[in-house]
Amino acid sequence: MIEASGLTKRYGKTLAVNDLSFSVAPGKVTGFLGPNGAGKSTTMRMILGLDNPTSGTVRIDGRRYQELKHPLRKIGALLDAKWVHPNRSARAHLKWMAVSNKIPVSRVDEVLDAVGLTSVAGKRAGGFSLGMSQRLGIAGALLGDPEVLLFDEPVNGLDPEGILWIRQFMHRLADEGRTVFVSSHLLSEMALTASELVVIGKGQLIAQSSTKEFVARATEVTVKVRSPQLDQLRVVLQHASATITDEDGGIEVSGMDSDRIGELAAANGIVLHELSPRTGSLEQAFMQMTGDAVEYHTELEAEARHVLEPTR
Ligand SMILES: Nc1ncnc2c1ncn2[C@@H]1O[C@H](COP(=O)(O)OP(=O)(O)OP(=O)(O)O)[C@@H](O)[C@H]1O
Repeated sequence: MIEASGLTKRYGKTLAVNDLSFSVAPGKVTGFLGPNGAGKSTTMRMILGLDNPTSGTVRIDGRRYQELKHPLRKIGALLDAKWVHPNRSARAHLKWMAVSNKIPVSRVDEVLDAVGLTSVAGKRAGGFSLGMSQRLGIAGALLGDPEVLLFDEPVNGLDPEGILWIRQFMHRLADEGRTVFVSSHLLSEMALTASELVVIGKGQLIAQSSTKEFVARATEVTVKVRSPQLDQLRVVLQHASATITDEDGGIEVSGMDSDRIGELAAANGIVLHELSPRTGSLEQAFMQMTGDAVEYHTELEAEARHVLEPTR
């Protein structure tokens, strides 16, 4: 469990993190989202004791990082995958980490196996691809068999296979009962990886909720309907105050859920060929919720926001 309370970090005039309170529970993957410069890395550094808060606290299972007796056995982190001596082999790098943190060296081969690097364990880490470096970074995070894991942008620059591997690996770690806190800019990937979210903007908390709730709250659910009696259905739905938009091969209905549409169709003897609720995407929800917290909008973002918020 990670618990931040009133966490604040000021760098000169910049308030990087501003009175931030949230908690990250075990047994789940929690995504940490925010626009560029929102304060995610600063928050992660404070969790790991690499930066001191200006005020407020962040605790790992009730203790500040500095109070942990064996920090690597409590919390593991992947912050920068390329943080490895390039001429050291993967195994030598992990052995050095294990020895300097009083972790049994026997653990090295276990974590190499867990991340699928056994066959290249003797090779120079400097020659590793980004995907292999990420795996080595994750192996390092797992070395102390910690209950809490932090990953900052673990899928950046990875190919689809690498991304899938990381997603499945995070789910496995959470299923083992660990606390998994992960930041990423790839929102479609986060929608698949994280069941919970902490969303920040300009250093402040915007939302903490399940991913499902976050998307449902910020976006409208519409229903795609196809019917051979579309004209008749249109009249029935409009009479019941639904909003209808024509689209290829059918209509999109808003302001009414799919159950009600199905009931009205049945009551009026109208055949339906399709009745599909459509929830918004995490991208849409994120832009809706963090719009005001983005300092510099690009033209593309402005255009997308215009499409998403046609009434404004
Ligand atoms: N060491 C530092 N000195 C001064 N300002 C800093 C320092 N570290 C971060 N900042 C500032 O604090 C704010 C938050 O930065 P941070 O890197 O934590 O954001 P982030 O959410 O991780 O961003 P990104 O997604 O772009 O990595 C930014 O305005 C940044 O310029």
